[in-house]
Amino acid sequence: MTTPKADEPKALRKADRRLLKPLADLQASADATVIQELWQTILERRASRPTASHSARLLAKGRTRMAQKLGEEVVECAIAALGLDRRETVLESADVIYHLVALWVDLGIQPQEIWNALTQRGDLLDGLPASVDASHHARHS
Ligand SMILES: N=c1c2ncn([C@@H]3O[C@H](COP(=O)(O)OP(=O)(O)OP(=O)(O)O)[C@@H](O)[C@H]3O)c2ncn1[C@@H]1O[C@H](COP(=O)(O)O)[C@@H](O)[C@H]1O
Repeated sequence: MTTPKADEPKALRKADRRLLKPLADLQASADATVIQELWQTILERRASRPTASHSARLLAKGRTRMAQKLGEEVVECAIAALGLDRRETVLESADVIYHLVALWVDLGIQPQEIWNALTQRGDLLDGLPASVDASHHARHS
């Protein structure tokens, strides 16, 4: 991962601008609505258990198998990323998110709890001196 230059900690770096550019062409919303709706759909599938539902079958396998599946998808995503396969990384990322959201449903976790955790983390970092901020990023990158 490239380290942001010291004089532009918050500015959009060139690589990030390149990443964001294709978003203008996408149909899906660029906010968390798609994840919220996925969570809601999986929750409904758990209750109604349609035979054709992948989610209903996944949840029926139990938490251990679900956690295992999430781990497998994460590894597949990492392998795609290391192979610089951009398209495969996108597809595997979607699989990771799907299996992660299914696990939230199983554990009774609402997406809002994750958004809160992420927001609080950001607020925390905003309040830290730049040197502490940089060491945090170094530890987590
Ligand atoms: N977003 C997803 C989604 N992402 C991934 N997957 C499934 O997860 C699978 C990826 O894992 P695998 O290939 O290992 O699947 P598998 O062959 O079932 O593997 P095993 O569990 O048998 O090991 C894909 O083949 C998909 O079937 C998904 N299945 C459903 N959704 C969405 O979930 C919602 C509810 O779908 P249903 O529950 O199918 O009605 C809908 O909005 C769907 O679009």
